Amino acid sequence: MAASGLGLSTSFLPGHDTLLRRRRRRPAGPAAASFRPVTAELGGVATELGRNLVEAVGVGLPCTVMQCGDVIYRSTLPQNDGLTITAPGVALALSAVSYLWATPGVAPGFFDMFVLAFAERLFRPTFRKDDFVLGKKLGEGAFGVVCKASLANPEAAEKVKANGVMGDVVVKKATEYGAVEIWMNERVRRACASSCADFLYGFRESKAKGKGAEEYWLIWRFEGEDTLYDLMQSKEFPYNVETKILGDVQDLPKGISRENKIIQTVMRQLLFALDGLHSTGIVHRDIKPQNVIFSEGSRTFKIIDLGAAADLRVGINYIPKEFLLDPRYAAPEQYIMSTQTPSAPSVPVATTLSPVLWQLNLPDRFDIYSLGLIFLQMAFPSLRTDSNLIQFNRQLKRCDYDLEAWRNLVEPRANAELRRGFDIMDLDDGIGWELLTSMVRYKARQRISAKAALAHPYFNREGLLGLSVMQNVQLQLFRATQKDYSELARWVVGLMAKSGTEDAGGFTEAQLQELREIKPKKGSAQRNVLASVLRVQRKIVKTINESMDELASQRKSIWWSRWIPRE
Ligand SMILES: Nc1ncnc2c1ncn2[C@@H]1O[C@H](COP(=O)(O)OP(=O)(O)OP(=O)(O)O)[C@@H](O)[C@H]1O
Repeated sequence: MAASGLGLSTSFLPGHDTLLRRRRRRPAGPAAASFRPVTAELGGVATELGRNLVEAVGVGLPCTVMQCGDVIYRSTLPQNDGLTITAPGVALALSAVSYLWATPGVAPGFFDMFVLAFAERLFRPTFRKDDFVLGKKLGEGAFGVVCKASLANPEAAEKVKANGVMGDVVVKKATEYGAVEIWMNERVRRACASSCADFLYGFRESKAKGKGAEEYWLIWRFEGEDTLYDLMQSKEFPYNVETKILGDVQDLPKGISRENKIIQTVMRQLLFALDGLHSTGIVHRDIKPQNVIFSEGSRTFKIIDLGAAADLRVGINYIPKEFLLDPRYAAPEQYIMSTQTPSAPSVPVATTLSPVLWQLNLPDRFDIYSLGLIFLQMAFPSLRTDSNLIQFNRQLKRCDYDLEAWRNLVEPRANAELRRGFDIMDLDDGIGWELLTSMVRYKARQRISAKAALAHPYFNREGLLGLSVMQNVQLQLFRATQKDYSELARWVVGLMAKSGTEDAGGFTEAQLQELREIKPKKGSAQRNVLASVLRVQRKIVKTINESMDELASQRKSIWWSRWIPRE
């Protein structure tokens, strides 16, 4: 047989004989038809033997089928190591990584949620109601009651000790809002434990059916007796804080310089705590002296009461509840997110879009405004009472939230207390006043972030005079970044608009609106570019808002509360 004649020449290929035998048995069909052109090429060798030979060649002659030349040629080329690095590839990978790590942090968020949270569950000790003996009531709000508690048995004491906590604890029995607070506290414990009071455990109380609403129990270390509010109510403030923070009294005469140093330390600690929260995508939304506790153990101020907080990574508690906001300390925008993104998107969408939404709205600046008011209260004793703070808020509103304008209004007729406040702020060439005014501003976008505030020269020991050339450059850069670039964008668009029609002296606002609607027109390139830019901008905002609304309108369960353990 012809094929057997080829057996020798093709047998160097592994498995080739087997293939050949299979080919020989193959019935004529569509596949066989595909060999016919090859048959024709052989120039009329149409005998059975010839066809068999050609069929065998189709299968068997390796260089015809496999293009050995190619193989040999390629084998002479340098070996490919598998991964080819190109400039666009690197740029793309870098942008993806930066997006995933940008605040509030999609990638670390996933890791936290799906790895750390579960791992923690496996190793942390759990508690039950019976482990605690409730004692003195520390506070009571619309959402629950807070008590100091001791441990009921040695086992419970051991478990608490395993968490590094000795002595008493604080127990909060909360309504359904407790679920949010447990979530936030657990997130904080994993991401920035030192920002808030040490959280030990949270669980849902198991209740017999029909015995009222479910209750959540939250357990913290008892950090200390005093909140910043309690300390500020004393006539001794800020000296009563000095001993607490530093352990001993500074060797300095009493006066504004010394007071400024103490206030600086408190501000640094609070900004540090806020920066921790914001870096992990959490906005507190209820920053006030009552929610700042002094931790005797670490000698620092820590934040408490995360019941109104929002987790922007996954959209938890994203819908702002007005009644949760304390009007005395709330920023003028009231809502941390713009009203254009009114409610929480689904988790995957919230997670994917969170860096974009964060940059669009800068929700962290809500807390910065509240902290700015605390800064003001620490420097100006007369603003420490509720009634005076409310009056200040009214005055500031009348001044369009411009602190400079407020100063011009009250300074000429300032009493000694108010004057002293301005003197503290004016130390070191007014660097404190500059930081304060960059925190208390009407527009969230113009307010400084916690991280930038920590790098502000106010916290430099020598003040402005002690700044090196580089630090001065940094300060100028900082001041430049404080500008409102939305104004700049508007100015650029305005300029484009104005240059649109030279003879008519630019477009009017009505014409601009028209431009947003119109279709491109022949022969007016500049006008069409402007129209396209405006249309694309409008389309992006519209698409984001629509997708948000659509997703938000679907019923959202508090899916994550399933992870909160039952008692
Ligand atoms: N970890 C803690 N250590 C010591 N005291 C604490 C701790 N947590 C809370 N407290 C005290 O309990 C009080 C109430 O706590 P918290 O603000 O969390 O409760 P709340 O029900 O939200 O109260 P409110 O509605 O008044 O804000 C605080 O003012 C503080 O005095």
